[in-house]
Amino acid sequence: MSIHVQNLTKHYGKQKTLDNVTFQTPSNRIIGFLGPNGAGKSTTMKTLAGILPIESGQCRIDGIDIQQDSLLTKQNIGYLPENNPLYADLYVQEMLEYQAALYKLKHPKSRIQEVITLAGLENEQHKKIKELSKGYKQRVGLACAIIHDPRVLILDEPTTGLDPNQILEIRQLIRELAQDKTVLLSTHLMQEVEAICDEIIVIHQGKIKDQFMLNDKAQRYPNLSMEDIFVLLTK
Ligand SMILES: Nc1ncnc2c1ncn2[C@@H]1O[C@H](COP(=O)(O)OP(=O)(O)OP(=O)(O)O)[C@@H](O)[C@H]1O
Repeated sequence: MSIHVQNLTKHYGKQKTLDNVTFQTPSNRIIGFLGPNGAGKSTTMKTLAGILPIESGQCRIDGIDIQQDSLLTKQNIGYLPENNPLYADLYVQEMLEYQAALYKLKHPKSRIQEVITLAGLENEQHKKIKELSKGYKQRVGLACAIIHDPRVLILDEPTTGLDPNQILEIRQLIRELAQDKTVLLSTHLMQEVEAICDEIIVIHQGKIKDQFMLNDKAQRYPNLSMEDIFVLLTK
């Protein structure tokens, strides 16, 4: 499903956090959403996920305005928030049952088993969330985000705080989950972008600085690494 964001503007008090943010991207791409701390990535993602109300501007998922049909668009969006808030005292199964109930799934049991397999949680499914390693907590967060089989995934820093092995595992999982989805993923890891993204969007001080396909990087920014490009666009 495509994502269209048009002239999204948002203030927190007097601070203009998003300043006419505009971008669009077609279906089935992994888009790396990059920017320094405080650039406005999470604010944009929360707005797209329908968690923050739109102050001005428009967001469309597959052509549908998220304000006009918020229930329908929420059915199509899976969201993994930054810091992955989970209920630590719940068992993995219970957390997924809760999530399935929120989405009023018709066949929760079979879907829960499906996402446990998809997220590689088979061996950990009988543990409490607080007993899991950070990497497995992240898998639970991803399983929650995909429980309703959304076509768009919004992942806010999904690999932050993980060790290098877990980062590789979660990246691989995102790649697998992304096969029939559009994924908007924020990260501060430039290798991550090169490893899994098709397209890059850079935001700085609430403004979109550039959007390009990773394949076009060498032509657009000759001899520059992703890090160089990041610094160039955000200093
Ligand atoms: N609830 C809030 N109230 C006031 N200001 C906020 C709130 N949420 C975010 N901000 C401010 O809005 C700006 C953008 O924040 P946002 O979290 O969107 O940035 P980000 O690009 O996701 O940063 P990070 O990489 O650190 O997660 C920051 O200056 C932040 O302090």
